[in-house]
Amino acid sequence: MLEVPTIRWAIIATGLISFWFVEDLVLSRPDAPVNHVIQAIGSSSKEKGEAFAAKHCPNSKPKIYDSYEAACKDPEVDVVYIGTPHGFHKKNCLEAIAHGKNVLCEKAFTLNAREAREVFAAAKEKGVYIAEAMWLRHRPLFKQLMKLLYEDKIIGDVFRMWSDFGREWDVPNLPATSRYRDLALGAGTLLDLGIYSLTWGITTLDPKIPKNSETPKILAAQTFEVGIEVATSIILQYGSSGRQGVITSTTKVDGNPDMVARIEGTAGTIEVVGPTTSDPKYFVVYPKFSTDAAGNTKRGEGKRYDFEVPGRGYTYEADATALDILAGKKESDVMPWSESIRVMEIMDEIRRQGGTVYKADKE
Ligand SMILES: NC(=O)C1=CN([C@@H]2O[C@H](COP(=O)(O)OP(=O)(O)OC[C@H]3O[C@@H](n4cnc5c(N)ncnc54)[C@H](OP(=O)(O)O)[C@@H]3O)[C@@H](O)[C@H]2O)C=CC1
Ligand SMILES: O=C1OC[C@@H](O)[C@H](O)[C@H]1O
Repeated sequence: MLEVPTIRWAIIATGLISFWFVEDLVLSRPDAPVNHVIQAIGSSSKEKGEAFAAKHCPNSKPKIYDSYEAACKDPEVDVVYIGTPHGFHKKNCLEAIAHGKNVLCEKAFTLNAREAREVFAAAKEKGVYIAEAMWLRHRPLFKQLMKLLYEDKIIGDVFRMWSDFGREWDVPNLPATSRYRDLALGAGTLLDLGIYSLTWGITTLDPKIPKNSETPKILAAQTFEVGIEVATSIILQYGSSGRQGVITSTTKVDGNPDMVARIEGTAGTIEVVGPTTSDPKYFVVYPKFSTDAAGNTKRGEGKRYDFEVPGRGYTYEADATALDILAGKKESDVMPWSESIRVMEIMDEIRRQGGTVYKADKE
């Protein structure tokens, strides 16, 4: 078997995403380019940390800490993964950076662009790696789609796209402490769900992502219940090409899994399919509609591109992060600092137009 390098992770928080991520890290993969070791777990309580390790990485022997800072201090940790709610990302990132640790932090990277800039400035000063865990951009499906759109021009000139992320959650009846209900934690659909539909928009409409991306004109509206945003609709318009995107997210209804995103071009259409907008499984490239002699519009046969992923699909961002760090890089080419800041700036503008205000916006 080929010798591969090892990277040692500290996992901060023991919620839903931390267990999804860790179960993928410890998957047995004969072709894995890196050996991922769960070195430490930091949680609000030692019992939670122990239960998490026993359930989600039973063959690992992590050190369990009852604080995030203690896990960040562990000298045997190479990289800290942050899986706390959005409202804590800035604080947790700064703490890890202060202890000289590399960081992979969940989306949304922070609550606003100002916080993101502060975190990247600290990482730059300390000379550590940091990246936003926007796993969608690391998926082979996404990379293949971008190649077909802009290298192969498989649907001609892209003109328009649409993407929605809907999950039916009864926000008004959730406990006030839930991250979906508490503004201090970043509640609202935009930072949690809309960030994915927005990602489909600002990538499929822009061939120059991520380094030379164009910031589109934005028109946005948001709807609120119990003071929390439960629906966001956005129109994106690109000045250089006139391309348009319609981006939506909501916690009022579940989205249609057959329609994660639809991208339209002068020579055809691509439809992306998956159980959620964050987790695409395949896409179909359709030729242009045709009209028969009777005047009926018909859709031609599509070509389907399937993508099997190991586990839940988090190995791609995990491997990329590890390889970047082992190569001495400070930023991800897939999700560079400038791109995380740009996404936060776009979401700041959407919230400015829509009316969501976080306390952090006033600091
Ligand atoms: N990439 C992806 O596919 C996904 C990403 N996410 C992102 O991951 C982050 C966390 O989401 P998720 O795992 O669903 O959240 P959960 O509520 O399931 O877990 C969050 C964890 O953070 C810790 N925490 C610390 N303070 C608080 C607090 N005041 N309230 C709640 N939790 C707290 C807790 O861990 P402990 O007690 O151990 O310290 C808790 O278990 C978010 O940024 C979200 O956007 C979420 C789902 C999927
Ligand atoms: O990132 C996410 O994807 C799946 C959703 O259910 C979750 O709320 C969100 O944080």
